[in-house]
Amino acid sequence: MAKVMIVYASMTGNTEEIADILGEELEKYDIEVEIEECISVEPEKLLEYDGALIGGYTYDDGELPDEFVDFYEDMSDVDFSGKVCASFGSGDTFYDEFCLTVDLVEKRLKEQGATVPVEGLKVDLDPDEDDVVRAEAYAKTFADALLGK
Ligand SMILES: Cc1cc2nc3c(=O)[nH]c(=O)nc-3n(C[C@H](O)[C@H](O)[C@H](O)COP(=O)(O)O)c2cc1C
Repeated sequence: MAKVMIVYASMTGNTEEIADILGEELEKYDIEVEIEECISVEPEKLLEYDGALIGGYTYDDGELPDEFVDFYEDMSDVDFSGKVCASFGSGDTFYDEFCLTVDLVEKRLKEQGATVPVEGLKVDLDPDEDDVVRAEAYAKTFADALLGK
């Protein structure tokens, strides 16, 4: 059974909600899912999985969440070659740098050799019905790549 780790940073619960939706979707494809907060896990741990989804909200006009900085920086020490990975997160379209964390994580995953089959999923605040539909499509593309379909 393929195994995926979902790692997230969430202050008010929106990114956590997206993580949970994505986890439930991946389980529909018989993928084993583990969900962890970024403060509880090191990026190197992801090498024990076939793939990973990494998510975070954006703070302070385009900054990474404080609690996510160590995880993000330590990603630079890990070779993600052969791993299928993608990014996701919540932001607020009110800000110029909407969901910048999602872009930064996606860029770093690619720099570290990950296969990134789907563009980062950006959600405005908490996920609404349309976002759930987009999350389902994102999870399907990710699962197809992971399972080699
Ligand atoms: C002080 C502050 C600064 C923020 N800056 C940004 C930003 O630059 N870009 C963005 O997309 N969202 C920004 N946000 C919005 C949050 O990312 C948004 O509320 C998000 O849904 C929080 O996710 P969470 O519930 O997972 O913590 C900011 C929020 C606060 C309170």
